[in-house]
Formats: sequence, C-alpha cells, structure tokens
Amino acid sequence: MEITETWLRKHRPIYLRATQHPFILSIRDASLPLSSFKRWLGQDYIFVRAFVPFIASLLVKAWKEGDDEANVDIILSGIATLNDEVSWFKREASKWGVSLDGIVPQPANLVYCSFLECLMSAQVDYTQAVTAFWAIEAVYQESFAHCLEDGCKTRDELKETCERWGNDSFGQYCRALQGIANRQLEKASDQVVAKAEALFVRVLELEVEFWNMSVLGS
Ligand SMILES: Cc1ncc(CNC=O)c(N)n1
Repeated sequence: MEITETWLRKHRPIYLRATQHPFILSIRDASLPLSSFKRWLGQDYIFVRAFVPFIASLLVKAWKEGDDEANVDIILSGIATLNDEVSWFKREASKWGVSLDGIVPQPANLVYCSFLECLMSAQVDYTQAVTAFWAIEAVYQESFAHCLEDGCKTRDELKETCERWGNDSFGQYCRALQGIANRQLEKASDQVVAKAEALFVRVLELEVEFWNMSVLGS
C-alpha cells in the first residue's frame, strides 16, 4: 500500500477533524454565520499570500532534486492556480464588503504561516516539503468537496467558494501531488519518511486550528 494511504488510515481521527470540521459542517447545513465566513476569508487571504513563497521554494527543491519535468509541471500548475486564487480572494472580498487591507493575522494563522516558512528552509528536503504541500491542498479539497455532495444545503452565495477547492480538477491535482509524494517517500530513508509523517500530522493539526479560529475568532 502507498505510504500516504497508510497515514490516512493511521491518522484517520485527526484527518476527519481537519476535513469535516464544524466550520465545514455548518456550511453544509447552511448554519455558518456570515461573520465567521468573512473572518475566514480575510485570514485565508493572508495564508494564501504566505503560501506563494512556499510553493516557489518547493519548485526550487524539485529542480535541485532533479525531479522529472512532469512533476515540476504539476507544481508549476499549482503556482498558476494560486495566481488565480489571489484574484478570486480580492473579488470575493469586495463582494462581501471585506477589506483585505490591514487585516490582522490571528494567532492560529501566524503559527501556520511560520510553519510554511520552516518548510522553506534547507533542513526540510523535497520529499518532506512536497508531502506537506499535498496534505495542505488535500485538506481543502476534501473539506469543500464535502459541502458540494448531494443533500447539502450549502447556501448559493458560498457555492463558488466550495467549488474553488471542491471541484474535480482540483481533486485530480491533489491526487497528482499525492503521487509525487508517494514516489518520493518510496525511495526515502526511514528518517526522512518519519519526519514527513510528522509534518503530515502537523498540517492536519494546523488546519484544525485554522478552522477553529475561523469559527470562534482569535
Ligand atoms: C489554511 C489553508 N489551507 C489550505 C489551503 C489550500 N491551498 C491553497 O489555496 C488554503 N487556502 N488555506
């Protein structure tokens, strides 16, 4: 079995806390207060801005590793997606009357953004960084896809947000990232795999804290 698949089973409880968080469940049943959605929108914009240099550093690691062109192209497509995403946040924020200037990053956001910064350091190798990247993308894909399933009462005004990450092509992209991570993990040392697993769990914890912040504030 693929290494990431064994982790998804081994860490299923925290994985479910990250991908079926009350923030997500309340989008599904149309009970999420608009104030929570607007808080999430502003905070996630800050996160996405911090995500840009992380993906750039991943591209450099892929190049140094000599990973084949197909994998570099997948990461490159992630940068293109992020470029569209930044514009989407600006449009969505103005639609909701949320100013993106002067938003104060909440503690959970600061912790997550400094985690991204740690992933950029030379101490974190390509295998570990691409594994964390897959986990970060996969949590959003699964979370928002959950809000698009039949029987959901997701409000029309929030459907575009859910489609952004919950759509099938983003799902394909996440599976491609998972493939890169598995191929890298297969040929990695036990130490590298162990640290990659710790980073995988840490991403899930940070995602849970990010959703908690969005629901509860600070
Ligand atoms: C907190 C968080 N985690 C993952 C994502 C998804 N990646 C890029 O958009 C995100 N936007 N925000």
